[in-house]
Amino acid sequence: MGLDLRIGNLRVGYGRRTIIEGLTLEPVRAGGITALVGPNAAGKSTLLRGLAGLIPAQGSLTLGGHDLLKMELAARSRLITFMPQSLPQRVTLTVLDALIGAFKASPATQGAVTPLAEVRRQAVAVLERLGITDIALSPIAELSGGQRQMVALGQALMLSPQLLLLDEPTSALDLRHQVDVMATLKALADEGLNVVIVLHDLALAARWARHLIVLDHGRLHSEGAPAETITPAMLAKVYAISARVENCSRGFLQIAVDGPAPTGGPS
Ligand SMILES: Nc1ncnc2c1ncn2[C@@H]1O[C@H](COP(=O)(O)OP(=O)(O)OP(=O)(O)O)[C@@H](O)[C@H]1O
Repeated sequence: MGLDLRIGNLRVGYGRRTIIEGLTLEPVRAGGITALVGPNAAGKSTLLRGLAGLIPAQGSLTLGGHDLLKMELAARSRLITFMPQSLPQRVTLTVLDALIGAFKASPATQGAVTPLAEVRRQAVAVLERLGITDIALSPIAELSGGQRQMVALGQALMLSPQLLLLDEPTSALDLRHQVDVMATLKALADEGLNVVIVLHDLALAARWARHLIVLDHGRLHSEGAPAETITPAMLAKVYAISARVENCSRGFLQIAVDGPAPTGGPS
């Protein structure tokens, strides 16, 4: 069920500037949410762009045994969908048309003839899954930031990928919509989708992800289950904060930040 992603000795960068260097991970398994975390400028978005094929990568990169680095962009786009941080522009398209447009414009669907009625049916199903049918006919220009983020997620879901890469999909959402989106992604993962999400909210990552990858300065700091990776030592080293990590009564991790980590100068 689902395709596992394997990353070995991966380098991703911009021209000669290397951002991700020598990254080797445990197999990123389908069927659960993997959260990619780390401080600002750690290289999280760069890694997702490299995985999606939007910028060059070198090393070893396979999805379900397919060598992604040897694949044409169109073939790779049929397997992988990337939702960037940037939200849909303030265009005059309605939400429904924006979802249909995302399907038609993708390299993944070029050359295929899918009847418009079928694409429309799919778009309505995605809107229902995300609980946003009420804004189906609203112009995107009139939506709030959070609503536009839901539309961006809907556009990504239109392409039915094997690997879904999401760059901070909950950053503009209120608490209820965060839960709804994470629950929807968890349900998709349970159906066999491989879901990799960049998240800044470590409590959200701990609650919903099966596996965490902690990046620091373009390198792997640690990976594993949330309870193994979110520790005071990791928070001090990677985020430079002093924090306590506790279990709430429901068994979920809670992070209480006390302040900046002591700099540890000479005593
Ligand atoms: N288009 C680009 N060209 C050159 N360097 C870039 C480009 N985009 C990002 N970088 C650099 O790559 C490094 C990692 O940036 P990236 O956006 O991947 O980090 P991030 O972990 O996603 O950060 P954030 O949490 O702030 O979104 C940064 O030093 C940044 O300046």
